[in-house]
Amino acid sequence: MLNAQDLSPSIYIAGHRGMVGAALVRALERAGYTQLITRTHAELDLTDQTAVETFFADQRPTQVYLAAAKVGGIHANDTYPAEFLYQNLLIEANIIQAAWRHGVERLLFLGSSCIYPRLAPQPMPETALLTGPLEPTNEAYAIAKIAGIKLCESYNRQYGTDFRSVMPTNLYGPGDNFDLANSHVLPALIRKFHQAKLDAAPSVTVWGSGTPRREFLHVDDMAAACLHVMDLDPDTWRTQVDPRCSHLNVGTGVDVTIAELAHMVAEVVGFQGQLVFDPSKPDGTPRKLLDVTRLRDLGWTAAIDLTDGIRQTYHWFLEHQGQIRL
Ligand SMILES: NC(=O)c1ccc[n+]([C@@H]2O[C@H](COP(=O)([O-])OP(=O)(O)OC[C@H]3O[C@@H](n4cnc5c(N)ncnc54)[C@H](OP(=O)(O)O)[C@@H]3O)[C@@H](O)[C@H]2O)c1
Ligand SMILES: C[C@@H]1O[C@H](OP(=O)(O)OP(=O)(O)OC[C@H]2O[C@@H](n3cnc4c(=O)[nH]c(N)nc43)[C@H](O)[C@@H]2O)[C@@H](O)[C@H](O)[C@@H]1O
Repeated sequence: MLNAQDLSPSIYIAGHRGMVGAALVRALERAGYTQLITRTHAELDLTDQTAVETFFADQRPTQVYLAAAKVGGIHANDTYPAEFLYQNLLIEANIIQAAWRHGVERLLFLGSSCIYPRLAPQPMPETALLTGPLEPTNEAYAIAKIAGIKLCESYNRQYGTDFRSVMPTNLYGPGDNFDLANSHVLPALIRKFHQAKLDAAPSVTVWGSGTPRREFLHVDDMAAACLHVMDLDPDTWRTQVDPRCSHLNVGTGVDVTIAELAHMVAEVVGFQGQLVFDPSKPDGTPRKLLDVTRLRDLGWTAAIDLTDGIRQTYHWFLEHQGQIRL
């Protein structure tokens, strides 16, 4: 007689200690999945093909969430393009190859909204992929992510696998990276305004002009979207997610200027000084709002309001001062 544990798929979450990976573990546990497989970076370096192959041969997971990657904000991407391209190509290629060789039934690859052309029509539909030049500051990372989409698509076409891709917009939330040089804008602003409040500083410097627009999705919404896409039956995926653009945008469908975001974060943190914009820092893509109608038509929309999400993230930041990535 099979018990519930026998029927529950064994699920490998690659990058489980990261912001998205940790949110995926929370969501999967809440959904009642019990056979979760994880390995830390120290236990399994995903750029090591032999180690990844050995791990998959040994563990033989039923499903894989590919949330491991070298990740960073505009400065990190602009500064370390070789690392972003090399490491992310190796991670995705090693996992996708091993997943095929060892019979993984379903895999979800996480890309990024930076895969679209710098000046793509807004909001950006999935069909905008490969229709124009990329944003220079994160071109290396974008090419790695586009390769990940094409790996999934190619393995599905040649080997009949069920490897799916989602393209998240800018994410934030508990477990984010708050390092001032290499993080994304929202956690960086939380940390800057928090420190300025403690120091009674007269102003906080915001990079760039403040005019670029960005869309921000809370990581718990992202995890919910990942489970929703993973649970779509194969026929729905094959018929409704056209094989020619085998990925789905995941976002809120709403964006704000960086200046508006800065004012929102300052208000949540309680900083009352001035904002100083530093035009010597890059703005990056002027706008990258995702068209999220396809995922909406497949039954999922974001739930967490940006102001509430920033407030929750700031409280998490305050409660985890000793443990967070600074
Ligand atoms: N954050 C965003 O705004 C955003 C937006 C769009 C898409 N995404 C995508 O979402 C996914 C997760 O991003 P995230 O924000 O959760 O990033 P994150 O917090 O930096 O987590 C990435 C995880 O991958 C692990 N990792 C990196 N290189 C590894 C390696 N060679 N071997 C084993 N593990 C490795 C990291 O472990 P260590 O820290 O121990 O190295 C970390 O646990 C990524 O695919 C990213 O491209 C993120
Ligand atoms: C989702 C990620 O988007 C990333 O692009 P992108 O949104 O410009 O990355 P962010 O680093 O979030 O920057 C977004 C905007 O915020 C401005 N900004 C203002 N102050 C700050 C600050 O203190 N720190 C940071 N980091 N930005 C700041 C930054 O100049 C840029 O215009 C890509 O580089 C990644 O590859 C990934 O795709």
